[in-house]
Formats: sequence, C-alpha cells, structure tokens
Amino acid sequence: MKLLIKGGRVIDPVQKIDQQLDIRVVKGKITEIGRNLEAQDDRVVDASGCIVTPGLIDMHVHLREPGFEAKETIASGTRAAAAGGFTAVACMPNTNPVADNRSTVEYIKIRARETGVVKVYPIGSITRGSLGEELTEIADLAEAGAVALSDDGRPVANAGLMRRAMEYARMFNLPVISHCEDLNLRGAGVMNEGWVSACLGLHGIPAAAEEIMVARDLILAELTGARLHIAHVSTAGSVRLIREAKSRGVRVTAEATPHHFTLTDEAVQGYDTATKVNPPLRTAADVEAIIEGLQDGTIDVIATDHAPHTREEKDCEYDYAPFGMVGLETAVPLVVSKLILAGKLDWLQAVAKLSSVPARILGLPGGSLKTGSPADITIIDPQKEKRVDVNCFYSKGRNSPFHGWKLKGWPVVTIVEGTVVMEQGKVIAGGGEL
Ligand SMILES: NC(=O)N[C@@H](CC(=O)O)C(=O)O
Ligand SMILES: [Zn+2]
Ligand SMILES: [Zn+2]
Repeated sequence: MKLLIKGGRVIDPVQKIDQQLDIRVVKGKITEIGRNLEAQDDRVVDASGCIVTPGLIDMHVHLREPGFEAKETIASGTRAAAAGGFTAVACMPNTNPVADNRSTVEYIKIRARETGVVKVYPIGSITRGSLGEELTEIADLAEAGAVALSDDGRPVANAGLMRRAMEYARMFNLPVISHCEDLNLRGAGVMNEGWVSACLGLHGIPAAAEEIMVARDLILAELTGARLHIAHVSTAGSVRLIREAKSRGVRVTAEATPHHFTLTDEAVQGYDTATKVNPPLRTAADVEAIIEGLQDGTIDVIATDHAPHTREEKDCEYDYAPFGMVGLETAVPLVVSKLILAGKLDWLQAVAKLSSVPARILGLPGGSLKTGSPADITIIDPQKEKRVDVNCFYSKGRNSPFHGWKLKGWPVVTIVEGTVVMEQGKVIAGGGEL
C-alpha cells in the first residue's frame, strides 16, 4: 500500500518543519518528504488546507479492559482514539485485575493487537493492586513492555514507598507518573473548594490536596534522581512548584488536560455529573496558570485522561457519581479552538505536546515525520466546524461536559503504519468486537 499525502501544511516539531510539503508512505513507513512529489501508483490523500502532523499520542487514557468492559474496551477505546486523531495511547493500569504483573500487561498488548486500531502502550502499577502497600515487580513489568509506572486513580500515600518506587524505576529508566492527591485533604470533596462549591452546597477539594503531593514528589524526584511525570495538573500552585523544580534541574515533566485548560468550577453549576472529575475543575486563575505553564514549557504534554463511565454510574446525585470524563474525541478541537486559534500556542508547540514530547517521555518510536519512521500521521482541518455530539462517539462513555459545544479544528484523517484508520470522522478499521 502506497500513500501520497499532498498539499498539507506539515508540522514536525522534531525536525522543526512548518511548511507546505508532500509525504510519501510505502509499506507502512515514511519514505519521502518534499515539495511537489509525483504521484506514481500511490493512493493520493488531498491535505490541502489541512495540517499534517506526526500521529498524535495520548499518554493518559483509561481503556478499562480487562474488568470494566461496560465502561470501555480496548476495541471501543482505540476506535475513539482513532476518531480523535490519535495513533497511539498509553493506558492506565487501574483495570480489574490491576496491571500490576507481567501477565496482565501482556494480556493488554495481545488484546490490543487483536482488537485495537491504534497502538496501545500499557502502563504498569507502582504498587500491587494500586493499594499503596507493596511495590510491584518493576523489573518484570519493564520486561513485559510497561512504558511507565503509575497508581493513577490513587496516590501513593506512603512517601517511603514512593521513594523506593522511584529508585527502582530509575534503574529501568521508567518514568513514574504521579496522581497527586492527599486523600485526607480531599475528604468527602466532589468539586473544587471555593465560592462555587459553597453556593452549590457541595463538599470541596482544596488546591492544597494536589499541591502538597506535587511538592512531595518533586522533593523525592530530586532525592532519587528518578524521572517524575505529574499527571493532570490542575492548579496554579502546582504549575508554580513544577516551574521552580525544573529551574533547578529536577527531572520532572507534566501534563494538562483539555478540560483543565478550558473549564472552570462554574461548569458544575447545573450539577451535571459529566463535570465531576479528579482533579476537579478549578478557578479562572488556575486555568490561566495552566495556559501560562503550557506556553512557557512548564507543562510539557497535553493528555486527555480519557475516563469513561457507564450511563448508569453517572446518572445519579453529584455526590455519588464516579470521577472522570471522556476526552479522546474532543481533545483536538479543544486544543485548536481554545489554544491555537485563541493565540495561546502556535502549531509547533501544540503538536509537540501531543506527539514528540509524550513519545520522548515514554520512549516510544513515534512523534516525528522523519523518513524511515513508521507512518503514523494525523491530518487536521483547522477550519472544520462541528458540534460535539456524545451520541456519535466511538467511545462507550458519554460522560463529556462538552456535549453540544460548537468547536473548530477537527481531525479528518488518522493513519497508523500507513493504513488509513479514520477518514472524515469515520473509523474504517475492521475486525474485533466492541
Ligand atoms: N480522572 C478521573 O476522574 N478518573 C480516573 C482516575 C484518574 O485519572 O485519577 C478514572 O479512572 O476514572
Ligand atoms: Zn489520576
Ligand atoms: Zn487518569
């Protein structure tokens, strides 16, 4: 299969390319990139008016398989990823069983090969069952192909254990992805603690619940020399702490989600349980600080924290709903509309945070359009305008607070190893039960 992607504006942060170029793909690899390439017997993909980027990589998703297949499966979650313009995802280990051992990690990889339409990189847990008591067999997880370690969904409350985890992770050069949350400070909280929570009569989660753990983990990263990655940064204080640690050379990277740079706690006002997420939606000042962090490089990555739940689970009082919202199918238009078209980030910055930087952090092959690299490519139409409709999602999750929003800048083609898996919003990969 040969492809010729013609006439697009090619953005490759690794090669510092931002210009109109054509890309030739042969046998799953990029073989040529240049001006006015001649079509031979290739299938021509017209990318005029569009942005052509390295295949986008989402380093924080919950695919829910094994164990929570009613929320999502590897088949449905990777179709959502393809629809959203992602060619690879790293999946969190809070499945059932938890991905805390070699066989579960291998199972996820096999299921991904059998039923997935994009690349899936499993993340192994830090502690057995993510219970925060005993370290996993980190060497075994690394050998099985885990690309990082995380107890996401829960903090590692014991600082001594987190220190040991970082020491082992360092030996295998694996990043430790930290879900920063002090559960005692969270208490019964269900949303950001502040004026809005007081008005709504809901228990609040203070910014300090996150910041205390960010500070602790930065100190432990400094102590151990391990690579630390802070998941879903939501507060101005966290951004400030990470910026300061980076300035001193601590090996830390950080991510922010589209919902945390787009929404504030005022979105909770209708008690829509789709707005219930951990960490919670914060204030306008926090949103501003997140965007500043994205601009100055304090926040390296944009990741969705795609966290699907069933309708039954979310269809209840705000207090009882599980935390989490889906994100794979709205991330690109939110980045384009809220950051790029809003003049906050340029294309090179945004694309780096969605491809080359997560690839570098996790040690993945993708993230660039260099000749010889696997042909994982995303094409985005920056002018395409569409209303978000959760009923059209490929994800089983319908828990999006963006339902009904009109957004600009949608992915129109997703290519994995030279195969077109999504075109004009339709996932066209075969096989695999949903
Ligand atoms: N983000 C969430 O609100 N929920 C995540 C867990 C997590 O990312 O901490 C989930 O697994 O549902
Ligand atoms: Zn988390
Ligand atoms: Zn998560």
